[in-house]
Formats: sequence, structure tokens, C-alpha cells
Amino acid sequence: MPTSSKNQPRYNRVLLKLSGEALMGEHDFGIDPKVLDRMALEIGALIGIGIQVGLVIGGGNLFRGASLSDAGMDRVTGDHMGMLATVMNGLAMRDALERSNIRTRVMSAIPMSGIVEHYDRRRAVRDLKDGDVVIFCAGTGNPFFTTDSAACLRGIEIQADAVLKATKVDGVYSADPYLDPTAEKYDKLSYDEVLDKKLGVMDLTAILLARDHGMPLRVFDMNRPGALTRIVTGEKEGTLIE
Ligand SMILES: Nc1ncnc2c1ncn2[C@@H]1O[C@H](COP(=O)(O)OP(=O)(O)O)[C@@H](O)[C@H]1O
Ligand SMILES: O=c1ccn([C@@H]2O[C@H](COP(=O)(O)OP(=O)(O)O)[C@@H](O)[C@H]2O)c(=O)[nH]1
Repeated sequence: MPTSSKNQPRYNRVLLKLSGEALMGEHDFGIDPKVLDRMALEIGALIGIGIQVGLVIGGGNLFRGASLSDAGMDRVTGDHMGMLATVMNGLAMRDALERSNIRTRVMSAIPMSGIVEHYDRRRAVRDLKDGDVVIFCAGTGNPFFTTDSAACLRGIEIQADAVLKATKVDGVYSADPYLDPTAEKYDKLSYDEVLDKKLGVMDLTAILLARDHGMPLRVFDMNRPGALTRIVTGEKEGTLIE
């Protein structure tokens, strides 16, 4: 159960979703090791105060099925490439976490013997309780889904207290802040408000899944140092959807 006293963390177990693009840093493609190290530091701070951390990583810094399909490729093949991209990001993230002395396991929705473990919910929960970071990669294992949906799915499965979506913007706005500089930020929204106002920060499937299972979502900017710790300790950060 989430707690809210001032000295107690608000959450005990979180599912953090990192977009692939967040890993690019200043580059147009790929992974910036400096960004990985910074994220490992932020995640390490949570582990240090006893928070259990599951991680879902996107693949948009490498491949997205929809973009490959727009360029003429078969959509399912493109989605398979996108899911494999999330495994590469997961391996890179594990490397950064382990260099920071944070025990980490990587589980893939698609079996990949010899490289990563196959996803096993009960095993994942045991590892989380042992204080390991568990990285869930290959999304849901199915084409036509996104890693936002995978984050909500895994968050619900492992009974996380919240899904924290780290992205390039510091919350949900009345319109895409990159396209409309007059857009205003919300501190809190209901799932139905996000759906009714068509706020595009997360895909519909992910929002519906979270709504149906009462999973709180928080959208925040991972580039703000300490943001993750502020969220779990109950300070104001990003936008809460519940
Ligand atoms: N109402 C909105 N509030 C905040 N961000 C929005 C909104 N509508 C669209 N966005 C866009 O959603 C992006 C965050 O989604 P994310 O999944 O991290 O990116 P991407 O879809 O590029 O992987 C932001 O960079 C922002 O440009
Ligand atoms: O369950 C899933 C999750 C992801 N993907 C594919 O993997 C790509 C990368 O994931 P996503 O776009 O969600 O990454 P992010 O935007 O978070 O970087 C997607 O575009 C899809 O092609 C998929 O097919 N099924």
C-alpha cells in the first residue's frame, strides 16, 4: 500500500518507464552513456531508500515500427525490430546500473536464451523484494503495442504503487507544449479527462489499461535532477493521473 507520511516514501514499489528517446541525450539516434549513468544515479537513489524499482524501456531512439512501416516496411517486422531495440536499451541500462553497483536483472517478453532471462512475473516480484532493479524489455512481446502499454501492463502485474513515465516534458499540458507554447500544465488529471481532452502524452491503450485497474500514472521530466526521488517522497513533481 502507498504511504504518505512526511518521512516515509509515498510509494514502496514503482514501475518506471523510460522512453528510448530519453537515452539519446543530445544525439539524434542511439544511446548516450552519460545519460545512462545519470539515470543510474537517480535510480540508485531510490534503491538506497528501499524503494523497489521495475523498469520498462522504450526503443524509439533506435527503431519504431510505425516509422519503419511509413517508410515501406511490413509493420509487424518493424514492430519486432522496435521490440529488439528495447532489449538493446535494456542491456545498456543494466550495464550502467551494475557499474553503479546496483544489482539488476533483465527480463524479456520474447525468449532470448543466452542474452536475457524470459519474463516471469513471480520471479520478477521475488527479485524486486530482494532489492534488485528488474528491467522488463521487448515491450508486451506483441506487435501493435507500445512500451507505454507495456509499462502499465507490467506495473499492474507486479502490483506497483504507480507507473512513473519519464519523458522530455515535465508533465501533461493542455496541448503538446512543443507545438503550443501557450499550453498550460496540469498538476492532476483523471483518466477520463486525459481521454476526453485527447491529451497525447500517452497512448490510449495504456491509459485505458491503467484506468481499468486503478493504476496511478505520473508523467515527469527525468532530466530534472532529483525528480524521481521527489516523486517517491511525496513532493510535487510532474502530473498525476488517477
Ligand atoms: N498534452 C500533452 N502534454 C504533454 N506532452 C504532450 C501532450 N501531447 C503530446 N505530447 C508529447 O508527448 C511527448 C511525450 O511522450 P513520449 O512517449 O515520451 O514521446 P514519444 O511518443 O516521442 O516516444 C512529449 O514530448 C510531448 O511532445
Ligand atoms: O509491446 C510492444 C512494445 C513496443 N513495440 C515496438 O517497439 C517500438 C519501440 O517502443 P516505443 O515506441 O514504445 O518506445 P519509446 O517511444 O518509449 O521510446 C514501438 O514503436 C513498436 O514498434 C511493440 O511492437 N510492442
